[in-house]
Amino acid sequence: MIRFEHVSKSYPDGTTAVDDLTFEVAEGELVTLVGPSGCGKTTTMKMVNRLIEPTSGRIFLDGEDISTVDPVQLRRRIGYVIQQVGLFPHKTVLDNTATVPHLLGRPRKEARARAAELLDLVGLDPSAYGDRYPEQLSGGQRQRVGVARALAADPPVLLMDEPFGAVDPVVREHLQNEFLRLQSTLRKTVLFVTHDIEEAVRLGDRIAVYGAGRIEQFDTPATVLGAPATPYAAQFVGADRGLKRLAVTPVEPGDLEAPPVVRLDDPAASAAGRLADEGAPWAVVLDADGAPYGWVAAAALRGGGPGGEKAPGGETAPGTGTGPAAPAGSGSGSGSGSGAGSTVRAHARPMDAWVPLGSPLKQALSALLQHDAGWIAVRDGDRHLGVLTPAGLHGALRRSTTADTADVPRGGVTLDAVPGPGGA
Ligand SMILES: Nc1ncnc2c1ncn2[C@@H]1O[C@H](COP(=O)(O)OP(=O)(O)OP(=O)(O)O)[C@@H](O)[C@H]1O
Repeated sequence: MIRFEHVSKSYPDGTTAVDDLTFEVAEGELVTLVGPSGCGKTTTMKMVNRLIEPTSGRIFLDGEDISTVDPVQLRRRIGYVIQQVGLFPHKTVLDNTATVPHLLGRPRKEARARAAELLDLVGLDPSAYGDRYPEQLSGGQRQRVGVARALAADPPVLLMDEPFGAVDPVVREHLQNEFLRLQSTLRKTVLFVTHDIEEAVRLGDRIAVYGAGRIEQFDTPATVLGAPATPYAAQFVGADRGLKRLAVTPVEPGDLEAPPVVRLDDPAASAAGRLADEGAPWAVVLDADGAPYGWVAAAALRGGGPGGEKAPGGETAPGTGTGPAAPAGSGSGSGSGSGAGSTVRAHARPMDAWVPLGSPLKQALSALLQHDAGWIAVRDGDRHLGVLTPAGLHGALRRSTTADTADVPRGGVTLDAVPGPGGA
C-alpha cells in the first residue's frame, strides 16, 4: 500500500534527515516508526503526503508514484493526525469534525451527521461535546477529535505523528486501546510515529526502529523485542525487553499441561480411582457444559472432604472469594467422603482463574499472581483446553525467542548486548 524505494532527504544545510529508506507497509497494516528525537521519523511521514519532497528515491501509494499525483488530491486519500491536533479554535467540535466532508462537497447537514457518527466512534458523545469549543475539552478529548477529523473523509491511509504524546500516561493508554479497537474494524493503513517503545510495541503490527536517518530493524514487536537486529536496536528497546515480550507473546496450545479432568457430576469414587490410576494428586473440574469450575484434590475424593487443601501448585486455595458459589451441602468434609452417591461436586473447590487461548502471556501471569495460584485454566471459547503453569509460561517465552531468532535471517543477532541498570 505504501512503498518507499531508496528514499533519502537532505536539507540545503547539509543535514541528511533520512538516508536510503526502503520498506513497505501492507494494506490494513499499522506500522509504528520509533526512535529518538531527530532521527527522521517525521520527515519520513511528511514525505508520504508531500509536505516534504524527497531528495532522491520514490514513494508509491497503492502502486502509484506519489510524485506524479497532485498533492491536494493525494492528501484527500490520507488522514493526518498530529500532536498539537490543530483544531480551529473558533469552531465547535462538531464543525471541526465536519470541515473535511463539507470541503469535499457533502451538504452541510450530511457532513454534520457524519461528524456526529465519527465523534461517537472515537468515544465522544456528540450531544454532550458536539457544541463545545476546543478550549472546553481536555487534552485527551482534543486528541479524539483530531482522530475523528482525520477519519472524516474515510481515507484508506492514516499518518499519525505522536498523536497521543501530549496526554498523561493513563489517558494515553486509554486512547491507545480505543484506537486499537477502532483499527480492528476500520483496518486503515497506518504510519504511526512515536518515540515511546511501549507505544510502538502496543500498537504496531510491525515496528520500524530508527537510528540516525536509517531503519535499524523493521519487524514484528515480538521479533524486535526477542531478537534485536543490532546492539543499537537492543539498547533502544530496553533492558526490560523480556518483560515487554510478555505483552506480545500469546498463550498457545503447546504451552499447556493437561492434568486429569473430571466433571462436577462424576461419582467421587470413580474420579478418585482415575486419579489413583494416573498417579495425579489433583484434577481440573469442569461443569456440565465443559467450562472450568475449579479443581479437586485426590485426597479429598478419597474421603478428606473439600476443606483445608492447598491449591495445587499454590500456597492457598485461590479464587474462592469470586468463583462460583460452593454448592449447598458441600459441607466441611465430615461424612462427605467417597461414600455412596457422593459426586465430585461435594469435594471440588471453585477457582475462576482462567484466560482465553491467545491471550498475551502478560495477562496469564497477571492472573497467576492475582489468584496466588500455581496454574490457570486456558479456554478456547467455552471449552477447557488445559492449564498454564509458571513453567509453561517460561517455556512459552523461550519458545517465542527461539522462533523469532530463527525467523531473523541475520548472523550476529545479539541477545546480551544490553547493559543492565547501572551497567556500562
Ligand atoms: N527544514 C530543515 N532544515 C534542516 N534540517 C532539518 C529540517 N527539518 C528537519 N531537519 C533535521 O532533520 C532531522 C530529522 O528530523 P525529523 O523531524 O524527521 O526527526 P524526528 O525523528 O521526527 O524527531 P522528533 O521525534 O524530535 O520529532 C533532524 O536532525 C532535524 O534537525
